[in-house]
Amino acid sequence: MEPLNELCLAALTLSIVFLTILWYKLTSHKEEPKLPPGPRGLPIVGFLPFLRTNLHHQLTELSQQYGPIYKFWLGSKLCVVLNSPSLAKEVVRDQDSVFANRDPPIAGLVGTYGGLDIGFSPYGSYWRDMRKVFVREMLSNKNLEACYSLRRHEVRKTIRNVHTKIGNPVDIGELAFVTEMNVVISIIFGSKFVEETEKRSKDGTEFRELVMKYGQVVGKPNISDFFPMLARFDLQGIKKEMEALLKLVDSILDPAISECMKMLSDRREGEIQRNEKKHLIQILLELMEQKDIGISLDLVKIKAILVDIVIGGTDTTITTVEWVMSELLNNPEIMSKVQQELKHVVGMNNIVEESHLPNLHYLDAVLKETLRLHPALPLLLPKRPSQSAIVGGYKIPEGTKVFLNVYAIHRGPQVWESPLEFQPERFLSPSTNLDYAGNNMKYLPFGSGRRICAGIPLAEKMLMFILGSLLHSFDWKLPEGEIVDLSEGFGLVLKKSERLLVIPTPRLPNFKLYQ
Ligand code: HEM
Repeated sequence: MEPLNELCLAALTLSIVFLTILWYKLTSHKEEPKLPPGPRGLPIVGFLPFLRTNLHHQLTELSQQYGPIYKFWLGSKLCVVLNSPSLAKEVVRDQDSVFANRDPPIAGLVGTYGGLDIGFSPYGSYWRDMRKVFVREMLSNKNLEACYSLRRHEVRKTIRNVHTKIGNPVDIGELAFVTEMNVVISIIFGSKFVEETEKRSKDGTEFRELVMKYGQVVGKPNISDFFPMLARFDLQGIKKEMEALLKLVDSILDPAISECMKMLSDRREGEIQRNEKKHLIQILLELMEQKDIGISLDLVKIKAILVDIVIGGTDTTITTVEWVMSELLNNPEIMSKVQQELKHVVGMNNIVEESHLPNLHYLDAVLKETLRLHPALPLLLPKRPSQSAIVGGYKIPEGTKVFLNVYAIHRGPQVWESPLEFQPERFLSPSTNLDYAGNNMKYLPFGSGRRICAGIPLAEKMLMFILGSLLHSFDWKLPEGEIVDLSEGFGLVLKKSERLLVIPTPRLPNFKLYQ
């Protein structure tokens, strides 16, 4: 071949290669997934000025306009909201390891000693170790069984207390709070500590206010989270507010932990070994001393775990008790069915024990239906993908704040029949897998995947035990002329906006059952 022809052939080949690459680039660029659609917002601040206090309501309304997946900007933060079971599956099943990361607000980080707890720590070996300690060492079946007497003691105390208020309005939230908090404190520190706390703050209001405030501050939209360069100014004072709350938390936890450490070191070896029922703090302090188990615990990490139980676990549980009681008062025929079941399973000459709980199927369905309509964390805890991902055909860049809108899924007309009606029966069919394990994407009150709630065994036991006991021991009615208020308040946890005040009357014939 002549050199000129060779040159032409080479040029032609090069041109073809170049054009092919160009064509590929152009067409493949066209196919690259886009960000989801969504409301426009304003320059710089994005959707921030349009945020309403009831975020889950607003995000559910937006899904009706923009579809099951949409985005908006809050300052420089891209947020994506997922509103359907199939999108939930993509995130918590198909790509769970990418979405198991959290996107904690600054207040959440401050309130957990820099994200050292389980709920806000990033997905990785630290979180895995802490969760293992929590689930296997602290809330194991064996441990929960071992501290039944503590739960029973506190629930019986509550029943006695209500019995002194017969005929007068009782604040259900306060009642549930005192019971749950005392249980939690006694399983962590022992019942002696509960007695001391009760002496200090007779009605528990000091604690209750702290827990409520903590939830509110973590849930408040914070400019610092959306404009990181403004974070050091703490314009709304939210960081400062949380630092003050954490000081209060410390003032409760520090002396309690010191006392336990002293008690443990004072005890003789043999006594510790003989004592099978260990308080949670003892388990944690012993793990801290064992250097060879591959988990390095220290006192701050221990406090961070306790914050998850004392603050995270309490607020969710008491709010759920309030919602169950509100729904039952609103649906007297369902209340009557629950009480019939209790009469049949427990008997009118008996009090509720935890051994009865597995047979209270209707009460269980009522609880599940309440958590469907009023999930304690309606947007779960927001996720943040550790790498760029595709969901529903759209691009979700690394670092996006992802809300899984369980509130919208639980109330979706495409997902549930008559979604706004309170119908516990839908949970009675054994063919559905509508439990708390997060396997059925249409029902996720405790989340799903690796970051599913770590406290389900305790939460379920406590909810069923408190509710069963209150509903078996008493009849409940609203004060004259009152109606049940089902409106929702503001905060991380989905609260009732109004307190629920109800009047108890004894239901059991034998006075001794209230002693
Ligand atoms: C009605 C009661 C409760 C409800 C509805 C509830 C719900 C939830 C939800 C929705 C999450 C986030 C899951 C996700 O993002 O996928 C969560 C996380 C968590 N919950 Fe609960 N919870 C309750 C009670 C409790 C209790 C009593 C405890 C402690 C004893 C607890 C400890 C935790 C912890 C440690 C996490 C973080 C898990 C992680 O990030 O790995 N919860 N909870």
